[in-house]
Amino acid sequence: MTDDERPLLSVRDLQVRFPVTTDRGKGVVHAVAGIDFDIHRGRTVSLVGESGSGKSTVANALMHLVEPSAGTVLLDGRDITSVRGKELKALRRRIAMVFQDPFASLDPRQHVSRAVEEPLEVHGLGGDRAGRRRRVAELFELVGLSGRFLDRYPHELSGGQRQRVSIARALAGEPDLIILDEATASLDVSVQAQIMNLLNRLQGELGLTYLFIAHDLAVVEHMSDHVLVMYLGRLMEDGDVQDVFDAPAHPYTKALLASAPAANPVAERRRRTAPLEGEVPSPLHPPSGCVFRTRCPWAADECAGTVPVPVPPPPHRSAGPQPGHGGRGPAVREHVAACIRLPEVRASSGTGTPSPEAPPTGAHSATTPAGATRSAPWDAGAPDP
Ligand SMILES: Nc1ncnc2c1ncn2[C@@H]1O[C@H](COP(=O)(O)OP(=O)(O)OP(=O)(O)O)[C@@H](O)[C@H]1O
Repeated sequence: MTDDERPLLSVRDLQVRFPVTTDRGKGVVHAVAGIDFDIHRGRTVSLVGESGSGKSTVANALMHLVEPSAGTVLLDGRDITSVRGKELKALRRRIAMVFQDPFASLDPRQHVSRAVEEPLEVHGLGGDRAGRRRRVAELFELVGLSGRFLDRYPHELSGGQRQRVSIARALAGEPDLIILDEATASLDVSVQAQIMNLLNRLQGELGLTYLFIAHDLAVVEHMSDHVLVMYLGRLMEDGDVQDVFDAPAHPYTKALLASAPAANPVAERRRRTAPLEGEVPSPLHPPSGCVFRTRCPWAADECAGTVPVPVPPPPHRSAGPQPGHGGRGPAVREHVAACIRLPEVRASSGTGTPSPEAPPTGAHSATTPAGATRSAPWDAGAPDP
């Protein structure tokens, strides 16, 4: 494998278990129950799934904020599964994280410039104090904040401005990978679009690689090259974003897309699929076999006895000749779904009653040529600074 082909991040059989104590005694939550994925340089891979599916735990395991219980994580070919001490400090430079709540990384008692200067100091970057101050000002400019914000306190900035500071902080160590955990979720729609456009611009300019975690499927579709669909700690479907959104193969993905709010263009395209019903089962006692079977309209007896492995879905009747055709650059992995009833699902509609599936309604605008900046179609105009 050449350096160009080698994934920046390669995750194999990642598992995270949390011992918990409940009224009924001790138990173990398999927050991440053995997942595989790759992220290639310059690309955006998204993790989607309902609350509690394990998305943040994956991110936290990559950052070593929680320890993986099993599995292997390679960063640029190097095993980072169980790093300690100096290696962990170096890793925290190579992987940066932006959280939903920018207050988490901003000290209310310090000027916001300190939040950006701190990683420079920790990693010995930017030279002396004056050099670091110059670098902080450059980073502010890069994220669209003028120098007048340097000596403000977090509460003096809007939510969007604070998130720009968090992004500048994440960029300070010149990381290989930036994990964006619901980074736009708490922002107003117009500010959300500005931050997405900023992230896309920075990716185009700096060749950044993102792991993007989000609930909003329209945002995921707009931001991603590749999407990973998680449920109860397992990957249900994995593929190029266009393949997965236009022709979802797994019953969970189909229902998740159909459950997006009515105004969301994603739901509109899948309107003939039944939305998700029922609650996510307790992670302490997940169903045997396929963990989605208790909510799945296609579930059959054999689903209880077989843990499905990811396999390519049968061709969709309106699918193009090439899998992975929608991403920027070459396909990174084929489209796969973990379901033993994929042919039956493909042949029928969302209710489980055999009927033709609604075809996808036209192209979407999530993808652009390699390196190009994508602009959110719902961008409301002027930036917030
Ligand atoms: N420290 C912990 N101790 C025990 N259980 C935990 C811990 N952290 C997470 N969990 C459990 O692990 C499972 C996955 O949680 P996680 O936060 O990763 O899901 P998520 O998909 O990111 O959800 P959300 O979208 O709500 O953030 C949940 O059942 C959660 O309750």
